[in-house]
Amino acid sequence: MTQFETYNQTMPFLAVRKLADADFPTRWGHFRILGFEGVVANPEPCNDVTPAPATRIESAVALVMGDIHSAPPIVRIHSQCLTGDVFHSLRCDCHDQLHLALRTISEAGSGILLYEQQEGRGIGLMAKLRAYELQDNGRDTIEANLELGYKADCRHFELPAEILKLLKVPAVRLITNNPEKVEALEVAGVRVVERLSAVVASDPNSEFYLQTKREKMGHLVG
Ligand SMILES: Nc1nc2c(ncn2[C@@H]2O[C@H](COP(=O)(O)OP(=O)(O)OP(=O)(O)O)[C@@H](O)[C@H]2O)c(=O)[nH]1
Ligand SMILES: [Zn+2]
Repeated sequence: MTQFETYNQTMPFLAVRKLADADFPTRWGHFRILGFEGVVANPEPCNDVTPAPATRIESAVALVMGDIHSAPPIVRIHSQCLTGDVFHSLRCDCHDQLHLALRTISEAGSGILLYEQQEGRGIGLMAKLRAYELQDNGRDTIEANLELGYKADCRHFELPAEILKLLKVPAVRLITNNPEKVEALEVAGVRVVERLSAVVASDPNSEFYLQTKREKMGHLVG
């Protein structure tokens, strides 16, 4: 059974609201930058030591370019990766994927980049750095998460789905290699009419990371 078949929507949002909407010029062209906040009811705990609170507030940013309503727009759901997105780490493919998405939207003249603050697949920055240490000693990304007491992947994708609904976008062309994102949107009622590959040039430093995604997480990475 693949992750695509097993995705569960377990964390209903009590409320999602737009907090900000501003002009946003970038080297890829002109966007609007929107800030969103969602309140999750009964969030699942991500590790076996910290109990989950009754509710949790999550936030995400949307970069919106052009006309997103006359046809299903290109959409990228990007999970925060400080090390890749900001510092151009070669341990993962996040930086190149972020740029691929922005370039693709720019070339199309329209689209949405949803940037979710789910650092380290939701385990947080400090735990991700500790996971790096374990990977330096031979563990893969999943083994490292589990050894630290976390789930292999603590993310869920309800917030981006709810943001798309707020933006009145019922169908999308999604840039991803992760079938779970496709399934999550479909479960939440946003149709994925096309999946666009997010495969980027590989680097020797990220080979093991990509191999784990392909072999253990079902990602469509070549
Ligand atoms: N726990 C952990 N998270 C990592 C590590 N390297 C990158 N990440 C996080 O992984 C997330 C990106 O997930 P990926 O599995 O690379 O890709 P994806 O978003 O599921 O799928 P795509 O849409 O195809 O990019 C970001 O939140 C990164 O911070 C790592 O070594 N350990
Ligand atoms: Zn990364």
